[in-house]
Amino acid sequence: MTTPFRPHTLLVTAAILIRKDGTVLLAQRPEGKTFAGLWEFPGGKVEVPESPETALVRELDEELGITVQPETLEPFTFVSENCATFHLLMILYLVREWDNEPVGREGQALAWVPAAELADYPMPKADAPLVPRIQSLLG
Ligand SMILES: Nc1nc2c([nH]c(=O)n2[C@H]2C[C@H](O)[C@@H](COP(=O)(O)OP(=O)(O)OP(=O)(O)O)O2)c(=O)[nH]1
Ligand SMILES: [Mg+2]
Repeated sequence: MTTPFRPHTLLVTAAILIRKDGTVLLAQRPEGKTFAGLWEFPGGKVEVPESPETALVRELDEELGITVQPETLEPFTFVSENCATFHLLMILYLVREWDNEPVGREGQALAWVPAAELADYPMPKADAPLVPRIQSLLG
């Protein structure tokens, strides 16, 4: 008898960076990573022994070169999605304050996108429910 395949749950944190003009930051996943070429919210895996907030502050520095104070992270929502080889649990925070101008420190393209245009950017399937939620948040 074969054991049913049970993917492990991968805990990921990601940020919806909102600029004062109401645009939102998307990053294009680099070649060689899962979902390469698709647009995502910057962030990454929570590593032991990090908290989700500590992990997100670290990822935003590594990926974008920005500093964010953990207490300014605003919990927004989460997605829970089966991604074949793993089960993704991604928690999302709104981020409205940071220092520096974000740059793609891993060579990834960045785009500041008006909420109404988010659907024009192909994203991993887990992100689909986020688009209408962000649009209703930002009007
Ligand atoms: N950051 C982020 N990851 C997403 C999104 N949507 C989505 O399915 N994912 C998946 C892709 C990856 O399997 C996982 C996050 O991994 P990641 O590649 O960002 O992790 P990481 O920054 O720690 O990078 P690495 O250590 O693997 O190089 O979550 C999203 O909007 N943002
Ligand atoms: Mg990442």
